[in-house]
Amino acid sequence: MQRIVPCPKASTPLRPLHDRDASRQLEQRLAATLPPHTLMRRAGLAVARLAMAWQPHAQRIVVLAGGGNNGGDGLVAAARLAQDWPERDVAVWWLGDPERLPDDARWAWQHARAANLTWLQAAPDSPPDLVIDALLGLGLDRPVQGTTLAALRWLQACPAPTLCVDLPSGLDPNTGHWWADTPAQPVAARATLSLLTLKPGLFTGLGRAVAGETIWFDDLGAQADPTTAAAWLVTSAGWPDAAALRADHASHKGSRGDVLVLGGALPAAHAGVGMGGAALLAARAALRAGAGRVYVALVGEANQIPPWDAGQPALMLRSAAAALDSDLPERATVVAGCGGGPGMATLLDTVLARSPRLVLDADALNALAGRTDPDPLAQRRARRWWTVLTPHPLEAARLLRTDTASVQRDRLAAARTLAERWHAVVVLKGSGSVVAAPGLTPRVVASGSGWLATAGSGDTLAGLLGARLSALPWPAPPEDLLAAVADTVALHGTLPEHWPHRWPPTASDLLP
Ligand SMILES: NC(=O)C1=CN([C@@H]2O[C@H](COP(=O)(O)OP(=O)(O)OC[C@H]3O[C@@H](n4cnc5c(N)ncnc54)[C@H](OP(=O)(O)O)[C@@H]3O)[C@@H](O)[C@H]2O)[C@@H](O)CC1
Ligand SMILES: Nc1ncnc2c1ncn2[C@@H]1O[C@H](COP(=O)(O)OP(=O)(O)O)[C@@H](O)[C@H]1O
Repeated sequence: MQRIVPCPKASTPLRPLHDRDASRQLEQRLAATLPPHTLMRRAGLAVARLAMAWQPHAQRIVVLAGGGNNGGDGLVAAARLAQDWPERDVAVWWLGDPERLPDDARWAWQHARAANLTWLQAAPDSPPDLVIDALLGLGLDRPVQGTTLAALRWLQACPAPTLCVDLPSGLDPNTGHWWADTPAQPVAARATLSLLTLKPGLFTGLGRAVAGETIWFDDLGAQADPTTAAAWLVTSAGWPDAAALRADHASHKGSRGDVLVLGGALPAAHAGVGMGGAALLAARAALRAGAGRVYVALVGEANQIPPWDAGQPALMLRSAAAALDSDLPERATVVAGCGGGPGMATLLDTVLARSPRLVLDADALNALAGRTDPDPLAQRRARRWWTVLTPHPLEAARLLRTDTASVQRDRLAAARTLAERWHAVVVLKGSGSVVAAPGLTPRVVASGSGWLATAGSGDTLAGLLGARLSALPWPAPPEDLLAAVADTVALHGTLPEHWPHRWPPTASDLLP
């Protein structure tokens, strides 16, 4: 059994994520070679052990079990807890129908009936010390209904610590969609033990909100085939390597890569609304991450450009017009859009045509979404130039001509479609950012938390990506570009972890 999140320091950087079909195929293949009920026996044992390791003092334990094999895992765990810890009071609230049980679950039910368990017909009168959630798992693919929904409502509102078996009940294994008409966020502490495979839905969409702070994984002794993975989970970041930069005695600022941040509309250029801070946040992040020289091109007239950034005087400020009148668009990695406002629409063509390394964020994405020509990035693809798009769900919806709910409903599919549509590496931001590139298996980033839900944290990410691309050897195979982008998103997700105060960080706290 391994902890997946919070990610241990020496963790495997990439893990395969298998969806419902791939998990079921693996289960069937194994079941054909193992003695009957082996996987369920192992699953129940793993759940019982983790339950007692996590809540060793729990006296009253309630196992909420559904009528499928997820419930079967719960019943085996209940019997095991009663056997190994006979002084505990283990009760089962089972919603199954003896006439309609799958084979494994029938065996588990019979096994549990022979154990020293209390059988409940309804929710317990008072909250127990621990709940084991084995109501719904891999089988859920439609809205939860009937008595199962009533039980799920109780579970979501129950103040007892809860260990979820395989998946939190109500969560879609493939997408992280929440299938129930009840709040997704539980009121109590939670942990989830994923069995046999790790599922993508645990890490994106509502997965992290529902699964609890800790996600564990037990492969039940099986090795899932990585070629059938729906995505790869990125659990740690390997960049920047500050020690390697220090040891690079032969380097100079010109060898470290240049970044040009193009954005930050000044109030006079944008109807009195200033967004210069967005460009400065991106530029500061790029500089902090090791870019040799960072230029900031603000959207406004030359006489409106501030002479310097007092917080980071090493940044070189100029107007967008001055920057475009130089060789910076060709020479530097261009990060376009951060706070750029509607003015980005007129600047977009220039960077698309001139900048081989390009990150498009915020207003540059809105400008792209507003284009009516069929394929504005086709030429870039033909030249094998790098384009990275970093939409949040609303920007992604604009690029896909759909709505935010549809994007969030299946984030992996949305990111894959965007990557194919725009011939670009796409970072679909939000909880469980998805990084996709045409023809490659996408990556889901495990780092990140609600502390990133603050204005400007996306600008910081755009700047980090600029620095990363400027440090990447050119040309690079598409796999390397995808890996570098995902690694940078993973790094961004870890930034709040270093924040020591009791109040949450602001975007400028992340990279001062
Ligand atoms: N494959 C693996 O990796 C391994 C799988 N294992 C375990 O098996 C689990 C998968 O078991 P599964 O296939 O039996 O599905 P499961 O989640 O119990 O759901 C079916 C039950 O839920 C019910 N139900 C469904 N939807 C509903 C709704 N909307 N609203 C209400 N009810 C609904 C459905 O009712 P029915 O549709 O029959 O009326 C049926 O009773 C998996 O998560 C893991 O724990 C491990 O033991 C070994 C490795
Ligand atoms: N709840 C969350 N969990 C994980 N990451 C988050 C969460 N909320 C925001 N983020 C991350 O913070 C960043 C926000 O980006 P964005 O919405 O573009 O902000 P802004 O435009 O203000 O800079 C993205 O990288 C996103 O993935």
